[in-house]
Amino acid sequence: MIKVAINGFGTIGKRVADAVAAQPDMEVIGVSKTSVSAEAYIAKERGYPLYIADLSKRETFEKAGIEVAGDVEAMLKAADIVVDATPGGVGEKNRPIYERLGKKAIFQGGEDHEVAGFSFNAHANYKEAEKHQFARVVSCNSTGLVRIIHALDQAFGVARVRAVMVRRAADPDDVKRGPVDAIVLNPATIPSHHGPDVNTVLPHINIVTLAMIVPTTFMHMHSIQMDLKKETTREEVLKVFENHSRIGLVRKATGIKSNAQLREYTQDLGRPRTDLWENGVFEESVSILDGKEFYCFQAIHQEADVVPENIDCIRALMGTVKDPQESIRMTNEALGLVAIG
Ligand SMILES: NC(=O)C1=CN([C@@H]2O[C@H](COP(=O)(O)OP(=O)(O)OC[C@H]3O[C@@H](n4cnc5c(N)ncnc54)[C@H](O)[C@@H]3O)[C@@H](O)[C@H]2O)C=CC1
Ligand SMILES: O=C(OP(=O)(O)O)[C@H](O)COP(=O)(O)O
Repeated sequence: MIKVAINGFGTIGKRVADAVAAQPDMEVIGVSKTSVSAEAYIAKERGYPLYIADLSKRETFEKAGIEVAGDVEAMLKAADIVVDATPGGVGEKNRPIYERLGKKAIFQGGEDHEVAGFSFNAHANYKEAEKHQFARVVSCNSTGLVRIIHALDQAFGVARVRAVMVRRAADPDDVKRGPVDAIVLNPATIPSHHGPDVNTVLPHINIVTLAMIVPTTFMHMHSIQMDLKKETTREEVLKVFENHSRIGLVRKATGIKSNAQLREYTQDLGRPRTDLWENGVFEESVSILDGKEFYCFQAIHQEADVVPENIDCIRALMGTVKDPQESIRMTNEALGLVAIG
């Protein structure tokens, strides 16, 4: 069993912990929090040993009825690998500790590529991970872009990509963030960070991205255009998506044309936390013009799509499963991830 520590038990960390616990070849040896919060009670409820960054806060946790297993360093020493899901920028500060203890570590998309020196996506570059101590799972939007670009690049070749990201403003529990009544260019300059981020995994792709933030909390929406190298048809492209285990199709017959209806759907499917782990490509939007011009809309659930990628990244860095397809199959099966559509 691979012993996994989750440093930072927030939006991403709590999902990764549950996903690790569901795998047949991994166990959660501990999760960390900095302060008492609802998530600390969830860690207790799940039975995950809870470690804290600052042991002087032990009494505060224990007064709240939450047992503390030790400090973060003790957790790291007990682990084979750590998933760092602390807020963006904190992972960089944690890296020297992982280096000192000789631990493998996975960082998230809020960190720069340079923090790990290797950026990861299971379908695109799984086999390259084994020689690395550190990896970074690219951000939620970049993960969604890499999946769809890589799939079409493998099938038809991709000459160039132009994509616009309509980003959710905040996660559902993030009550302090906005905007409440604005569309914010994020950034006003072009490109947004997503194109260069895609290039950390797929360096040969010609891509330019633009992004803006709208006042919603659930899912980003992408408008994507790609020029393909080979002529194809809409039916062929749909087949590629149907055969990809992490690209789902929002079928026309469902009548779903928004993030809100898609959320209701994942909720009704009984997905944990309503998570859409796969890309949600809108079937009706998939179009091929003049044989080589591809268009689509896709929804990306920001809290969820990076979770299975973190699980595959654990196996890829540990070198325990050499075949990416086998790891992806194991991860999907343990999560109950059967792509919609
Ligand atoms: N929320 C999202 O939509 C997505 C976030 N990411 C990335 O994942 C990372 C984590 O983001 P979230 O889960 O949203 O953050 P979050 O704020 O929900 O959770 C971070 C957790 O880390 C804990 N923490 C803070 N400082 C710490 C420290 N020094 N040591 C240990 N724990 C500490 C906090 O108590 C909290 O539980 C970031 O790099 C972010 O950019 C990536 C994809 C999507
Ligand atoms: O990784 C994300 O977005 P990104 O792919 O646009 O960088 C997550 O939605 C976190 O974004 P945030 O920086 O708005 O919290």
